Amino acid sequence: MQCDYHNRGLCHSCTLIDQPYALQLATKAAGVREVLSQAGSDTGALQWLEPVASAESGFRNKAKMVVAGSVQEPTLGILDPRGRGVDLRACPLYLEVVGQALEQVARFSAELRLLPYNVTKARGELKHVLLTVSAGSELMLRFVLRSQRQVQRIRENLPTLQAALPSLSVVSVNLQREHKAVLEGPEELVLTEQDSLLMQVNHVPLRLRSRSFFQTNTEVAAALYRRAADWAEQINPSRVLDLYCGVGGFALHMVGPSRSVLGVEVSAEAVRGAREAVAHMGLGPESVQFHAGDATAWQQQLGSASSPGAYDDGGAADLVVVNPPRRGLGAELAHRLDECAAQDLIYSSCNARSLARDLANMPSWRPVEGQVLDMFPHTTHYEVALLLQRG
Ligand SMILES: C[S@@+](CC[C@H](N)C(=O)[O-])C[C@H]1O[C@@H](n2cnc3c(N)ncnc32)[C@H](O)[C@@H]1O
Repeated sequence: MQCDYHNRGLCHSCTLIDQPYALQLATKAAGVREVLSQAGSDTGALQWLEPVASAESGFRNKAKMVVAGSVQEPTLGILDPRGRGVDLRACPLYLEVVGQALEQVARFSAELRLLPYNVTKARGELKHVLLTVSAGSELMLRFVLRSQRQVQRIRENLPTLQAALPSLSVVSVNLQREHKAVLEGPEELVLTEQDSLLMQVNHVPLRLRSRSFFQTNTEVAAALYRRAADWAEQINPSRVLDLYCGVGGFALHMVGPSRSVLGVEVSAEAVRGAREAVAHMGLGPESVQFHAGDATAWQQQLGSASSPGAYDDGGAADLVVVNPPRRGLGAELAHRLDECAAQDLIYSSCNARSLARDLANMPSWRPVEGQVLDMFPHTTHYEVALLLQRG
């Protein structure tokens, strides 16, 4: 991929961009294998499947832009080491529609004279612009503001922006009142009638609300869910427990006849989206359910080999899927998984180091098949999916 911002030294985010893509992919896959084996994981029986490649450009479904510059000419991108804005609205990682939308958002911001937030002076209103695009090119836009002062003006002028961007379905304002380096705050005001974006992935109509997690690369996420669904088909479990389920990507790909699937996720907003997808798919509670809660606190649902009576209908899950944040599962949940009644486990991770730590706390599980999926080309990041069985 050629990137003008990189070539001009304006952006250094894509640290591997100068390597041929095939080499990036092979190096990442080798790196994951090495971390797992160096950490002492029992990888003797592990068969690695071909890594999943991504498109080299136009693959990112979300843009998280820092707003800087002036009222008349806002920059949407990053800050340089001196705190000045670097405009990256034509970044080739994004789908073309994202670049076009950012262009219109910058124009809208200038017309409304929204003052970009200045980190050094702690002055201004507009901090970030967050944009997500669905596979059908529908857009969800979030303005991150310091206060409520400009909300009414944005609301009143929204028709102008919607006229320029007909695919703009969801618009919200997030309030990040504090002067600290975090992307968004806890308050979200939705300005449009529609409050969620339809993210069709394979045959599953996922519903994404403003603050719910969604995998960055829709095409590779589709491959990840297909991989997990293929494993589930081979196992043919009666009960699946999907911990850290987000808006239900894994769970909803595993629904099947004579099977009950339960998803657990801490974000109530994501669970709401998952339940909407269930309704949209015409599925009943006997088939799939979602609960808002902490994954570790839900560990009782796993049952144990000696007393497997903890799942909703009196039996334990026989397949567990986990897809935790970068920090991993932690010792408590890993120990519980080690002792539970399930015979199969799928672990999808974006961090081989925390994965290796968790595996060390689950000595009764043995990885048997694995795949590296390149969610993040040109960077050192990746996703790795493992199928584990009892050792
Ligand atoms: C890597 S994302 C995976 C989401 C989902 N599996 C997917 O494919 O989109 C991790 C998810 O874990 C959720 N999460 C974080 N901490 C949690 C916790 N303690 N208990 C349950 N879910 C949690 C996050 O909100 C996020 O949705």
